[in-house]
Amino acid sequence: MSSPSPADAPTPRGVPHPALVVRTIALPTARVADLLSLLPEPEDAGDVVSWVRKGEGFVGWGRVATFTASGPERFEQAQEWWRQVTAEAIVRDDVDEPGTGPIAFGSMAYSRRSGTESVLVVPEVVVGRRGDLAWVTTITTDATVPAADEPLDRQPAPQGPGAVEFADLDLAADRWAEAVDEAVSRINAGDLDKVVLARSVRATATRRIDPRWVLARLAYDYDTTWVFAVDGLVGATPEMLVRLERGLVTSRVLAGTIRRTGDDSHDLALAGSLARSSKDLEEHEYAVRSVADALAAHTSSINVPDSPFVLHLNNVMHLATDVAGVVDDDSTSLALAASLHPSAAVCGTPTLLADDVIGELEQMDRGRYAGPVGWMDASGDGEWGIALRCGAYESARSLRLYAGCGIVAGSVAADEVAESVAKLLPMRTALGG
Ligand SMILES: C=C(O[C@@H]1C=C(C(=O)O)C=C[C@H]1O)C(=O)O
Repeated sequence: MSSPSPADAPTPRGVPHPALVVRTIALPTARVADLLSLLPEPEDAGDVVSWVRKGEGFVGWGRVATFTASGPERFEQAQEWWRQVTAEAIVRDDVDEPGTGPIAFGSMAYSRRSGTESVLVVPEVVVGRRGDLAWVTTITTDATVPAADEPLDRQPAPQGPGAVEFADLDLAADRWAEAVDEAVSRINAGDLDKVVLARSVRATATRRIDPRWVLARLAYDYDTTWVFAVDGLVGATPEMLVRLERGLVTSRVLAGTIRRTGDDSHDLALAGSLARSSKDLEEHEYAVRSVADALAAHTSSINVPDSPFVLHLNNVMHLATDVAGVVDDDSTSLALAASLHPSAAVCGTPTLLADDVIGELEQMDRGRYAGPVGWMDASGDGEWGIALRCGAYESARSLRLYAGCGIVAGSVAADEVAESVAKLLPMRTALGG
């Protein structure tokens, strides 16, 4: 997708006037030893931003600009807004690395039909860390504000949410199992090859749910995931839809799952059986194909490994494939995310048919679950994960959690219910005790 020329592009609403004033200064890495601990207590959970993995990435707070859109054009509109915001911004960037200078964090609705808006947020303060570099970016609309000198102190530990209750939403587990059976019959009848069905659960706490509490626990328990928060969507995704950095594009595709037992030697044997399971390999192959085909249109060379590896998380293990390529057009990371979404990891094969079956059988609006979530800088470089293992704030004390499973010809409903329970575990544990 190339951006429309400025002459014919409509002005997207919400371009800030006066223009953004952006300053990035380097910091000693010792000052950002633990990114998440720097987040101040938010008045509104939606004002916390996080994209953190293994101590690197970003945290942000405050809001200097927000863009929202819905419908089939949401990606293009978000991209055009960001193009205009960054074109007008006044920038001083002493670090000049991917993610420094102007940066937006985004969370896109899964469906063009969703009633939930897709969002791009530009925080007032972003602290970043990458290897032995650390920095702070401050963003204002007032050129007279002095250069970044935000206090970057470790904040007092967040309070827990108290007792938390969980309740099925939309389809209860037994009705969802019937939907899985129905999907398997349609696959066996030859209507489609794969469809990903999701369900949702509401978590209600006795006290307000501080997103920093959830993020810290997710980061501790799931250190190979990207721990994210954007506009009230909070989670820990193991799946990187697309990363674009200086022309190199990479994607981590996951599909094919087995639950962990907690017994290491048994789990190792399970990992071996996952790697040989024809049902899971088939499910995985559909997802890899959908990503590789979509990336092929934007790349001059693309590397797709012949067989997947097994990614170990605390709750589950997944078949995983890392795809890489060299981009040969001017696509931004968000444009690439748009062309990859929805991959067969969260939708199915063939895409349009699977999407219709999802609409019919799931009986819910996925909102921003299973949509791209991540960040983009002024050059278009960025990272967009798939919003999995997450919850969306419904109020200060309640979150709607989601989990989905890929259904193929060999799927068994009871196993899929158990898999969905395992996929809900990261958020349930992060909220609990
Ligand atoms: C849809 C989810 O996960 C996706 C489905 C998977 C599967 O069915 O094996 C594995 C990883 C993800 O691509 C989810 O976690 O909600």
